[in-house]
Amino acid sequence: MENAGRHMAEKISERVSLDQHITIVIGGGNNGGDGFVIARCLKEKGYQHHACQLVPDQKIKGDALYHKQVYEQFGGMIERVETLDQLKEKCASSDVVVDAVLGIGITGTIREPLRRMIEVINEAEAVVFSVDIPSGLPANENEVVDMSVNADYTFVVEAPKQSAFVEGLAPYYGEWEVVSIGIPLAAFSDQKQMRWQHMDVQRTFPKRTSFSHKGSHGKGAVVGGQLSMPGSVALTARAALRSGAGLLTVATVKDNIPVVANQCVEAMYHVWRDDQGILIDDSVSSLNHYDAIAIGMGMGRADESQKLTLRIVNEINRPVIVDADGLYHIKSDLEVVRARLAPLVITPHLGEMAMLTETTIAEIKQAPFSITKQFAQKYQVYVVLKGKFTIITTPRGEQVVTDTGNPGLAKGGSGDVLSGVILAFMMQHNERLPAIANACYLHGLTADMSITSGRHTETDLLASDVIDELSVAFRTIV
Ligand SMILES: NC(=O)C1=CN([C@@H]2O[C@H](COP(=O)(O)OP(=O)(O)OC[C@H]3O[C@@H](n4cnc5c(N)ncnc54)[C@H](O)[C@@H]3O)[C@@H](O)[C@H]2O)[C@@H](O)CC1
Ligand SMILES: Nc1ncnc2c1ncn2[C@@H]1O[C@H](COP(=O)(O)OP(=O)(O)O)[C@@H](O)[C@H]1O
Ligand SMILES: [K+]
Repeated sequence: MENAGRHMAEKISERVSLDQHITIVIGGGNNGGDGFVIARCLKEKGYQHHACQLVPDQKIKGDALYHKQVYEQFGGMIERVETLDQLKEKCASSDVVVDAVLGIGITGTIREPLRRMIEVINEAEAVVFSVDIPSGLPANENEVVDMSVNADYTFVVEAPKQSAFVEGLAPYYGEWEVVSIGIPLAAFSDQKQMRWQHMDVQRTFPKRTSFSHKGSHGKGAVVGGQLSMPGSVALTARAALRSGAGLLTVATVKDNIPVVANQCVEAMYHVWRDDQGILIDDSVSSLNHYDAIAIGMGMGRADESQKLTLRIVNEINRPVIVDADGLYHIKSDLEVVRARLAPLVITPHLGEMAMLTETTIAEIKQAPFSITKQFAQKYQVYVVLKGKFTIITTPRGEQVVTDTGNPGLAKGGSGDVLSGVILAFMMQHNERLPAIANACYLHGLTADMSITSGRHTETDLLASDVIDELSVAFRTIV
């Protein structure tokens, strides 16, 4: 508690000047305990502040009571705030409110008077910093917001909670950052999530050796692109090449090859047999010569292509990435997926995940972690649930989140590019989770850097721009 509070006070002092007035609102549990430590540390730094206790004295116990007493011994004055008017007055005279009312220990609906006190905090004009979690917000997915502080900033203790990555709950955090107090992540319950960060990419990204040759970096294949959709395989192939694939073959229908080759001169081509522009079940075993295969992009949903997809999943003992229309095909026989022994990565967006799990998009948005975990474990696949927050789940149920990317990516083609990066990394990394997480992180980072650099806006950024800009993101890690 001392570490948590001290670090948070440090963070607050980086953002608040000494002439600004701070009110710390304190509740009855350990979250309130953090509040007493923060009050003491801010006093030590010379801030004008009020420490307002919103609950009766008998509610303050244990570590929180200890830190209350330390604050008082240090000359701190605690004001007992009982009425809404008292709280309104405090908030109105403050530039900053530090919200240490409720943390992750809440149960049931928020009781009075805290319920209305939270409303008062939300109505205040002061900037609100929440301690660990906005008071009242559930820590976990699959819960609804009863009453919550709407924070401007949140200092999350040690690791983010699931709610920081759930569409309906995340906005309450405002901007957030993790305050480390030196507890290993493993000590936390699964309410907390591992966010894949830049340092994780740097730690796991493979280095090329000077004696490496094209064979060392993987021989990949992209299978897809019916006659009416040549673009998607071109995007996947170009993204894979830009992401370091040693050799890359595009397997698509004959009439698409000049179009794709025009955009992707470094690739090789496999003329896939077609029936009126639709890929049909043929020469599947030739795919066993590749180190990894991506399938489904621009493939269309014809029965013949479905047969082909299921055969690849069934017969090819190399890592396979299934995206886009391929996901519709595997849904027709998920037992083939379950029976497969070699690694399979699926990359659904919310709609595709809803289709695969026979749920709705709304249900997935509410419980993205548990729904993907269930699916990944049941069918023994890697699931990349794409979106603003991308959740990557292994067949064993481990989960990491990447939160790079912006609405500039919310366009057709972005997913094809991501599949290409995943394909290339699967062939170059020794371990699969870092390969996939690095791909998702860098794909999003590329889009972010394209915007922040001013080269593109969220409006004009194209999937092909992301391919061209991958090098900017890669340069930050090599
Ligand atoms: N290892 C950790 O996870 C650490 C946690 N710390 C802090 O401890 C917090 C968790 O502390 P606690 O478990 O004591 O829980 P909280 O401080 O979140 O809440 C417990 C208090 O809230 C009241 N309460 C619960 N449900 C309520 C409801 N529905 N309506 C009104 N009041 C309600 C309880 O009566 C109790 O007084 C974290 O959020 C964090 O701020 C830090 O001190 C550092 C270490
Ligand atoms: N608002 C957003 N913020 C961050 N990333 C986003 C956003 N919208 C889309 N993306 C990313 O863009 C990609 C879109 O994939 P997908 O929906 O499959 O596109 P496509 O239709 O091109 O295949 C995913 O990697 C997703 O995470
Ligand atoms: K709080």
